[in-house]
This record gives sequence, C-alpha cells and structure tokens, in this order.
Amino acid sequence: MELTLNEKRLLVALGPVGSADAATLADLMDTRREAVVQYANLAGERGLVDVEKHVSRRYTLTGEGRGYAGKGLPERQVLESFENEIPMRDLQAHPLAKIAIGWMRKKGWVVVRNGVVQKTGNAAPGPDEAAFARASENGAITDGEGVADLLRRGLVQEEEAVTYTVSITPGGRELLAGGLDLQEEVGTLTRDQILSGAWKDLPLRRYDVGKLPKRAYPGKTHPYQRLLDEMRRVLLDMGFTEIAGGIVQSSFWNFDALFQPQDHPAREMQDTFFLGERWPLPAGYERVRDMHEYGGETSSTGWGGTWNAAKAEQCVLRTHTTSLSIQYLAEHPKPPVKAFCIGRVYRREATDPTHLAEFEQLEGVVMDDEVNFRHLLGFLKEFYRKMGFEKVRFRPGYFPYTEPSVEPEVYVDGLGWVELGGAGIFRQEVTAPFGIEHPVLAWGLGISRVAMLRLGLRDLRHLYRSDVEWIRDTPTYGRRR
Ligand SMILES: N[C@@H](Cc1ccccc1)C(=O)O
Repeated sequence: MELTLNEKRLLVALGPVGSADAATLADLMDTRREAVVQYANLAGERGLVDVEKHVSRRYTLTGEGRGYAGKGLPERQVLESFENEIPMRDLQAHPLAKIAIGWMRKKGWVVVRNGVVQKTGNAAPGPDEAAFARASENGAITDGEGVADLLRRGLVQEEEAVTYTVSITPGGRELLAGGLDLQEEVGTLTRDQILSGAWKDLPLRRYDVGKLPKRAYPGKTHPYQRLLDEMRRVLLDMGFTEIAGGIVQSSFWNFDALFQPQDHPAREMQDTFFLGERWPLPAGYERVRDMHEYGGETSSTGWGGTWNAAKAEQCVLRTHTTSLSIQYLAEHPKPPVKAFCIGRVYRREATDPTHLAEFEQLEGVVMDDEVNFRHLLGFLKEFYRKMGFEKVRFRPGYFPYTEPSVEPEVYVDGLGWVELGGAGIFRQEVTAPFGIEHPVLAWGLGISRVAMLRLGLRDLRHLYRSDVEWIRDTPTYGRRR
C-alpha cells in the first residue's frame, strides 16, 4: 500500500536528524505528539522507521505533600516547635500533632514520660526527609531512597511518563533518497467534486480498512445481570407481578408451609444452612400443624406423628424461592394471581463446576379458576423458548408440595438434555391451610444454569467472578425473542 502524506512528512522531518523523540517531531511537523506516534506506527509497520517506547516513573507532591513543601515533614515542624520538653497536652494543641507525634516516636526523636514529651537529642534527617526536600524544591523526583516512605504516607504520587523515540531505518532512508511526492491528499470530498466527477483525479488519502480500531471499554452490565434482567422482562411482558423477600426465612415458610415433612432429608444440616435465629409462627399456623399431623379438614391423612413447633421456628437461609411464593399466596388467597421472583437461594453443596452453595432461582405461581397442568407445561415451554431454548421436554418429578410434578429439561447441543428446575401443581395439603381454593401452578427454575448455557460457560462459578477480561469480551447481545 502506498504511503500516506503524513508518513512521507514524517520521513522528511526525520531525514536530517535520523532519530528524534515524538515531541520534537511534533514541533517540526507542526502537529500533536499523538499524531506523530500514529504516523510513526504506520511507517513502522512498513519497516521505514523504528519506534521505541520508554516509560519512566517520577514522583510528584500530592496536595498534602505540597502543604508541607518548604516547611518540612510534620514531625520535623512539630519537633522544632518546642525546646527540650513539653507536656503532651500542650503539644497536642499543635495542628500537626496528630500526624507528627507518632512519627517522632517511631523515628526515636522523642520519648514520652509521665505525660511529658522529651527530645532524645537524636533527630538527624532520614532519607525520607532528604527525598521530600528534593521533591519540594523541584516539584518532582525520580525513584530513590526514602521515596517509598513518602509514597506510603501519601505525600508523593507516582506518575508515568511515556516518551517515544522514532528513528529512520535504512529502508526509510532509501525511500527518502528516491524523492517523495508531498502533494496534499484529500480526506473529504465536496458535493461538487462528487457531481463533477473531479474526485477521480484527486490524490485521495488512503485508509487501511482492514485495520481494527483501538478497543474501547465503556461501562457495561455484567453478562449474568443482563440475563437476569432479560428474564425479568420476559415475565413482566407475560403479565406477571414481581415479588421479593428476605434471604432468611423460618423453616415454617421454607418447609412446613410447603408440606415438607419435618424429617425430610432436605431439612438435614448437611443440606441446609440453619441459623441460630428463630421466628415466631404466623397466626393460623395450627392449620399447617394439623395438616402435617392428620390432614386437617381435607381427605389427606397428613404425615402422621407430632408436628414440632420449635423445629418450624428455626431460621434457615432460604433453600428455594418457593418459600416466597407460598407466603405471597397466603396473603393473596383469591384468584387471579400471577407472580414471580428472581432470587438467590442457598444450599449446603460441595462446590464444583455445576454446583454452587448459592445460586439464583426464578420462581413463579399462577392461580386462577380453570388453570391446569397443560397451562403449566405451555408456560414453561414458552418461557424457555423466549430464553432461546427451542427443545423442551418434561420428565415426571417429585416434590412434597406438588402433584403432579415435573422436571423440565432443555436440549443443548453438545450437552444433551439438561435439567433446569422443577414445577407442578400445589397439593391441597399446601393450599388448604391458607384457604386457597383454586388450582396453583408453580415452578422453580435454576437460572444460573440457563445463564451458563446461554453464555457458553463450562463452569458455573464463572458467573460470580469478577473476571474483567471475560466481562469485556462477552458481547451485549440484543434481546432474544
Ligand atoms: N422448589 C423446587 C422447585 C419447584 C418449585 C415449585 C414447584 C415445584 C418445584 C426446587 O428448588 O427445586
């Protein structure tokens, strides 16, 4: 490709000197330093110049440092403010006392006896003071003894200065010797030039369209958060109300209200995070108790045995968001209800690429006059389709609170069928104690898995890491339909 005019001008400027830093060249060429670096990089790719980057560090006074400039470090100023000794209480009146006293003692300049500060007679300036004096005088210093101390105290700050040296190569010399056509190039065309066809004869500036621009990294939402927002949008668009609730729940709401027997294995210590706290049982809890013990007023026989109120009062980190669904239903026992919740849940699991002790669930309930199992399957299919999963199937499942119960699965290329949660119709053992008389469709979906699949991750843990590279490289896809 042909040289740009700017590269040619760079070679012409470099010819007599051979090598110069970018700032000098910018003066010579009457342009900005950044522009010179850009031209030099272009010419460098063609082997016409060499570009060398130097990074140097220097240390300049901070605002606080400037405040002491010329007067000395606080400990020196305070030390010089009294003769041989002074009562601590008087010394504390000095405006710099707070900073200075510690340093004076640390440096062995003073000792404190019976509330009196006494000079030790030993107060030679250390390398930090010498460095500070140099910085005060010159405004900046290069690295050296004592600088690290000043840096730690926030009296100086590090600054990086980047300079570039550009040198012409033999290839560049040869080209220059052959003579360069320095005709101005045209970077923009006027309407007239286009209409008259004059553009065909103009020396047009050339662009390398194959070249990638410098990447910009504007702030952006975390890919996982974006997916959660997308799911929320899907549910809101389907007419659902969003609900939320605390992470800490009583066992009553997390288990008992859902007809989970008190000796159910999920209620063991190794599956659930139990907390020391207890919550009082809600009014009307007796109906839940009766349901567990003998089926209450329904045809159910319950689980039998004696229901233990103390066990129900014990708090847990919610193991599923179904604990929120049932509370919402208890407060809204009359149809229609369409509610969902996106929330984090906690289980005592050994952590591995597909299991975490905390993850998100998307939970929902639909209650209405005539809703049935087919509506549930239809809803789940539609939700997954909107999330980009076309192939969905249902396997029979079991949950103590639903009958029938299913486990939805989606098909993912390369992985096969992946289980993504549970769903079903609440049993009368769950609904009756709260006076709910209509069918309730319910589901709880593990959405970290969905996100993992959508984002093409192999490890669930990645979602919760602040891996800046990954966040930068993950494109912000448009919404899927
Ligand atoms: N709570 C179940 C999911 C579920 C919710 C609602 C009904 C049925 C199943 C789980 O965490 O796996």
